[in-house]
Amino acid sequence: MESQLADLQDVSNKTFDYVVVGGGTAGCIVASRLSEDPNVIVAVLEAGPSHLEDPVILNPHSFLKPILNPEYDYNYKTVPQEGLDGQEAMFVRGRGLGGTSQINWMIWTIPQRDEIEAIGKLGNEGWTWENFHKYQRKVQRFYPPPDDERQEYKDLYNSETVGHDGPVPLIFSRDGCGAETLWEKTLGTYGVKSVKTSLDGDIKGIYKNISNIDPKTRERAHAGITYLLPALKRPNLKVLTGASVHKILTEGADGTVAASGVQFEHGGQVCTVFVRNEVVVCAGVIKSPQVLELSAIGDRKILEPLGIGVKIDLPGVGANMQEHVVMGINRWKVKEDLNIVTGGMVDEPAQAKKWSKVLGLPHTIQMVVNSLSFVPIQDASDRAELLVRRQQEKLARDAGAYPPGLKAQHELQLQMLADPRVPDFETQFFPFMFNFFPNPEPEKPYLNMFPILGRPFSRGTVHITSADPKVEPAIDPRYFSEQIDLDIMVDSVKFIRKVAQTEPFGSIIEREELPGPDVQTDEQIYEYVKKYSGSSWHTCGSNSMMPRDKGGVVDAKFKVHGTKNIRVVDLSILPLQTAVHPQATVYTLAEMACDIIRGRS
Ligand SMILES: Cc1cc2nc3c(=O)[nH]c(=O)nc-3n(C[C@H](O)[C@H](O)[C@H](O)COP(=O)(O)OP(=O)(O)OC[C@H]3O[C@@H](n4cnc5c(N)ncnc54)[C@H](O)[C@@H]3O)c2cc1C
Repeated sequence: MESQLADLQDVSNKTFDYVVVGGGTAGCIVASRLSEDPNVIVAVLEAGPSHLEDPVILNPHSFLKPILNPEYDYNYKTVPQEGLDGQEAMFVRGRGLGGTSQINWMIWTIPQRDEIEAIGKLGNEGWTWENFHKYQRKVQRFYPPPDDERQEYKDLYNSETVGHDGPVPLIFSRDGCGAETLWEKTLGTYGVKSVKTSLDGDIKGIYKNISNIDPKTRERAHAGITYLLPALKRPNLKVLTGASVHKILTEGADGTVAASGVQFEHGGQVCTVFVRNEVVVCAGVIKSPQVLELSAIGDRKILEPLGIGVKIDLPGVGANMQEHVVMGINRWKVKEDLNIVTGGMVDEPAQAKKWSKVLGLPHTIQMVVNSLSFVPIQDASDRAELLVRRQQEKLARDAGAYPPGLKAQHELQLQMLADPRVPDFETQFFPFMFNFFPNPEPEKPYLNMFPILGRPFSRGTVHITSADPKVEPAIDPRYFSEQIDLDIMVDSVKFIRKVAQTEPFGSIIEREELPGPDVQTDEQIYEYVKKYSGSSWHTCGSNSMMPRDKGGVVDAKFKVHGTKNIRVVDLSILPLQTAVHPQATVYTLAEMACDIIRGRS
């Protein structure tokens, strides 16, 4: 595989029809689809290494290993967050062919149909549920569970509506720790029932996770493997790793700015590649705004003080950033001798083998995330109406001070918040520990539940602080800068706590470890949430797709406003956060973009 990658001389000073900046999740899809046409030549510049044959990446069960390891993770930090008591949050991002899909947790979730329609209502033609679903199906190669398990799963997918021929294999994550069914039954008593077809756009409820794992090899099927690898042998595709893009070289003025090439660094050498048709920026939510800003496309107020002469004054670049805040952590010590087997108990291969035997499993026990639920606040909080009303009043009062476009976004978010069909937060069931939280007693059973805020009202920024491309941009998500985000998180923690004390789940709990007995009053829970929250790394919006007068950066055809041939295709274009995990959305939007670029849409 490595031998199929390009050398510097294959790319430097050469001219390509398309230059793709970043070989991450979206970049691999763009490279693969554009190079299907043998009449065009495509170059990909990826800053990281390849990792295409790396077992740490390919083994789904080593999915926590790349985190904080600089070989795989950029390991950024946010600026100190007032909403988190002044703490900096860790900010994980993958590097390599496949980008963050190389190191993510392989959860495959599709947004609520209302969320996709809301993106259309912001002025983006093509963002209808039907169109989105059509492209999502193009990505999917859904494998029904094996015959002996099909009865258990028969109501959880619809063979007619899932895709069967796409590049990404999808399977149910079948192994559980033994406690998920109890959690599911208990949540059901609060109105959160099993979701029948989680890939069909109605996500309220609890469901067994679907993962992008190849059932034949049992390996992670990330974008580098599923899209890029089969295309690598094409003579019209050149993929250069270790190539960090500095900026796009442009000609012309606002309205007619045209890319003529891309400047990048490789092995300490600054080089240029030229482009005939288009530059497609796929460097992700942090680096795509950086590449635009270094190319003199961005907010005049940010660029001029750094000595960058502005080509397109586009204040939306690096603004409107939205993040799923995650609260780590609700944690319980589970009663022993119930055959509930959690991550810490099977960390050692010998232990994993032992437990597989005890439980009569045909394979070694595996611990991945396999139970998700998406919950509307109406099911979880007795002050849901009050929260909606307060936010409506705030919007009516302060709207004049909002940046362009934000009022329209908040109105759409409020409609969804008030709708009991549309979930507002997630509870993620973790049958294992993280190495960045203290593990109190090794080899004992612990369960964790993470609440994740679905559609934050807070908005953050990511901007360069220097004209030097080696200086990392300042990431400021401004967590909890809108009080309602904190209120929803607090209510979700209280909800999870209440469910955990309810039968039948309650009977397996020995004690609550976190937040713990000292955190009881509302005031204490608010403080706890601020201390223990952080990023779930689902960040979007920093190059939002919206009309220019609404503060948008790209139009509905993914083209940067004011340019003739520069597009952004990655999660940074999503103008409104959706409540689900975003990788499936990235695959979908990249497929949509490729058809537009190829004139097929
Ligand atoms: C730890 C973790 C777990 C996650 N788990 C899930 C999950 O289970 N399910 C889910 O749906 N989502 C998950 N996500 C989120 C999801 O994986 C990402 O949102 C998605 O992969 C982002 O895709 P992207 O194409 O926008 O960016 P990326 O995949 O990050 O791609 C950006 C690429 O650009 C490259 N690049 C950056 N700057 C430059 C430059 N200057 N020059 C050249 N190349 C550059 C990078 O190296 C990278 O390869 C997770 C994220 C993290 C961090």
